[in-house]
Amino acid sequence: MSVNKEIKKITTNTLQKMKSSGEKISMITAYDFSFAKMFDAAGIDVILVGDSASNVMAGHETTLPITLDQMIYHAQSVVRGVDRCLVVVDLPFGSYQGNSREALNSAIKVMKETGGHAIKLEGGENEVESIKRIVNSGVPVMGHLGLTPQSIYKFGTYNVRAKEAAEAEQLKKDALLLQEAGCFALVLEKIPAQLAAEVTASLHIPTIGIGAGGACDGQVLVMHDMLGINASFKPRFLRTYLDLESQINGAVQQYIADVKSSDFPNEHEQY
Ligand SMILES: Nc1nc(=O)c2c([nH]1)NC[C@@H]1CN(c3ccc(C(=O)N[C@@H](CCC(=O)O)C(=O)O)cc3)CN21
Ligand SMILES: CC(C)C(=O)C(=O)O
Ligand SMILES: [Mg+2]
Repeated sequence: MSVNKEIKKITTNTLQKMKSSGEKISMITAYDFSFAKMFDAAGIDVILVGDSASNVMAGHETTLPITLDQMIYHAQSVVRGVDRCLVVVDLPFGSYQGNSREALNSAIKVMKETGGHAIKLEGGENEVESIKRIVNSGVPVMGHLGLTPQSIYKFGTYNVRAKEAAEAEQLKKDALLLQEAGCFALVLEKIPAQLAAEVTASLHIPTIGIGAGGACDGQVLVMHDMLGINASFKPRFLRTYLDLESQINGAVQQYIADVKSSDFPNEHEQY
């Protein structure tokens, strides 16, 4: 934690003001102290401790296996690296869908044990009661509509969502319900840009898109994807800003060669 009182911390109110003034919101995932510290220093607005940790940290096929305690471990590490960003923590599969009491307990556990600033959960209409209860307890909630990876086995694919009119209408309704329930922002994942634009215009809370086009009030990407650590993941919505996988491969190959050839360590690198 910083003792520098000059640092302007990002709050849910800041995000609301950014929507009003038209300043786009930048969000990225992080799962550990070191990366969170770099993203905070670079000026990112929001860090999401995503349940994508299940994929990129633990190597699972889906987000379903990660537990609440594992999410809490990642979130604790991220919060230690942050001075200024808003930290949002995903509630994992199975920690909130049972009933609103379970959802509230999970949200409170995250807030008590991590020092994070908000939670995110997936779903529309079905989650309204839980969201109201969590918001009423004083915990800010971010919603998540469209491609909701915790429901992958219900849908069977990671294809674009809400392409059909009926599904699009339901998503628009869900977005309004989540806003009414008290969400401070919504993630819109992998839906047509036109639909995301309509939803964004219909809400007074900000939308954060991933594969949802440029009209959203902000954008989010998984850190490994945008840094090029995850070269086999190439959905159309992804822009990569580094080719870290090949750079790390080169660095580690050079290290191996230096060890094998006894080039490392040299006389300046010993005592
Ligand atoms: N590394 C990573 N990045 C993510 O964006 C991410 C995760 N993990 N884990 C949780 C969810 C899952 N997400 C996903 C998963 C797949 C696609 C996707 O577009 N997949 C295919 C196309 C669809 C298909 O053919 O099934 C692709 O083109 O890669 C998008 C978002 C988003 N989240
Ligand atoms: C892709 C983002 C929105 C997410 O929920 C995650 O990383 O878990
Ligand atoms: Mg997630």
